[in-house]
Amino acid sequence: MGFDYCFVCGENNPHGLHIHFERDGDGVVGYFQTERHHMGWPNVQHGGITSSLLDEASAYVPLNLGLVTVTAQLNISFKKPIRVGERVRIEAHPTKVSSRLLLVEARITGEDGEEKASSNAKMIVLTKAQKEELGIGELS
Ligand SMILES: CCCCC/C=C\C/C=C\C/C=C\C/C=C\CCCC(=O)SCCNC(=O)CCNC(=O)[C@H](O)C(C)(C)COP(=O)(O)OP(=O)(O)OC[C@H]1O[C@@H](n2cnc3c(N)ncnc32)[C@H](O)[C@@H]1OP(=O)(O)O
Repeated sequence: MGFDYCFVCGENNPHGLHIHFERDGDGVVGYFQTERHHMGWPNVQHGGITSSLLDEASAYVPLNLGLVTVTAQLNISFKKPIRVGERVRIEAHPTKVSSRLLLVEARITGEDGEEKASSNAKMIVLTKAQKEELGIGELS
């Protein structure tokens, strides 16, 4: 079981969200359509799913730069409900990049451009030893 089982982006995870992120300059962008099984309150996407979308986009920013990180901190503002059936855009970009730490801003918008949620993440670049401990090899 490898990267293809990631809950958000893994192609082979039958319970996953199957989101594909593309490069967009030094940032990334992806899209997601909420379904009924992603609900918390009736017809509203669960906040944990919203958090996962922001977290994942924040992790793809360093991946885009060839850096493997984990999320150390994620501060989220939930601004508007995301309704079941809605297609949202998730985007993220770095605001600071160093050899050990990246600061990443991410946001989710609806089809009309309305901001649904935003976040600030602290992503820590893993050392070789930390990658080995987590069993993360070369990225394909
Ligand atoms: C678009 C194209 C891209 C191409 C893509 C290619 C391939 C794709 C392939 C695969 C993709 C697959 C999957 C995507 C993967 C993941 C997505 C989700 C990401 C996550 O969801 S990942 C899980 C949740 N995440 C954790 O499971 C972390 C648990 N945790 C730890 O593993 C340690 O805690 C660690 C390593 C974080 C730190 O440990 P450490 O010992 O190395 O750090 P150390 O003490 O040296 O601190 C160094 C500096 O970080 C600051 N710092 C540390 N910890 C902090 C904290 N918690 N809050 C705030 N600041 C913190 C210190 O304050 C200091 O800052 P300063 O230097 O400024 O003082």
